[in-house]
Amino acid sequence: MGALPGAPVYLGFRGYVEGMVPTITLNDKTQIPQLGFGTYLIPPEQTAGIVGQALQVGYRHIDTAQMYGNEEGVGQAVAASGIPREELYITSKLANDNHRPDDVRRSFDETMARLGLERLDLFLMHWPLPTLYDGDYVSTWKAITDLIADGRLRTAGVSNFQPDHLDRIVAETGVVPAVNQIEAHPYFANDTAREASRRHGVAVEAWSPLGQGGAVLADERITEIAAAHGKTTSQVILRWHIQRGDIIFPKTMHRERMEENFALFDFSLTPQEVDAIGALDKGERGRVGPHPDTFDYLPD
Ligand SMILES: NC(=O)C1=CN([C@@H]2O[C@H](COP(=O)(O)OP(=O)(O)OC[C@H]3O[C@@H](n4cnc5c(N)ncnc54)[C@H](OP(=O)(O)O)[C@@H]3O)[C@@H](O)[C@H]2O)C=CC1
Ligand SMILES: O=C(O)C(=O)[C@@H](O)[C@H](O)C(=O)CO
Repeated sequence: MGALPGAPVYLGFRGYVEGMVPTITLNDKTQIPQLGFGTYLIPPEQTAGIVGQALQVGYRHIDTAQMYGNEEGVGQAVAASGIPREELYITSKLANDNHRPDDVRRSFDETMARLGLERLDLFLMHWPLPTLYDGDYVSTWKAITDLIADGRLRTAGVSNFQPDHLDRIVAETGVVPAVNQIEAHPYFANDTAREASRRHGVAVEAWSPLGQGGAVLADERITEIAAAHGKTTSQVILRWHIQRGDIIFPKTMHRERMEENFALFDFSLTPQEVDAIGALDKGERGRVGPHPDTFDYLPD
């Protein structure tokens, strides 16, 4: 397997040698690798090849979604890899047009068929869609959590949930999500949603951890910090997320960047450097994605 030069051998997410990908224990006592691989905008026909390379590099946690149209390619890469299933952590997400409880169950079955898996590690409500479905994301949440009872889903979570969305599902169902996958990167720390998640004991997954490869990669302060460590700005940003305790899955189509983004565990930022990167937060101006209170996209 294509281990990084000089990197310790990766043993799979239930067994690491020191220095490799840490795991986070979720509120349902399951474990998730803190670093994974994202697949948004990876074209379906290229997904098996790209995800296959990520698995060769050492990634064991893959983030996909019904709306990405590439679950089948993820499943093909997993099958072709020969990696034991228990060493992999696979996440998918409910599409915005599948919020009705019957559609949750039907589309979950379809996801499992596309992935070719017997069991999914994590399934998320992709967006709360508070302006659609009469604002009823609570029944959707209940239907997702019901999937655990039939043994094919291990962990249920949400994505893009604002504090009031989290408060509501917990109050009305008593079931706390294990994770909340939200936009977060140095220019948009998203501390409001992050702190609400932490208050409920919900682990934070930071999506677009590199700000979708935008201006933050050329930020002057991050460039200085990267030079001090002999690392790239991408590595410094990803390491910042790791030290904040968030779960991340940067996406790339390029093998050399897969390797770069995986080499995060042979250096540490100082507390002052972590704070300096945190100070780059631009608040709402820093968002690169849609606002969860108003996002109402439905796939064709
Ligand atoms: N729940 C949700 O609503 C959302 C979830 N996500 C999830 O989070 C994942 C990550 O977020 P994503 O939006 O993809 O954005 P990222 O922050 O991961 O950035 C990806 C972009 O950065 C570039 N890039 C990656 N690594 C490097 C590097 N080392 N140096 C320079 N450029 C680099 C990539 O280019 P290239 O590919 O050409 O290398 C790509 O353009 C997604 O893939 C998806 O799984 C994302 C958005 C929303
Ligand atoms: O990537 C995702 O997971 C997303 O939900 C978003 O990118 C979203 O689909 C979007 O921004 C569409 O404009």
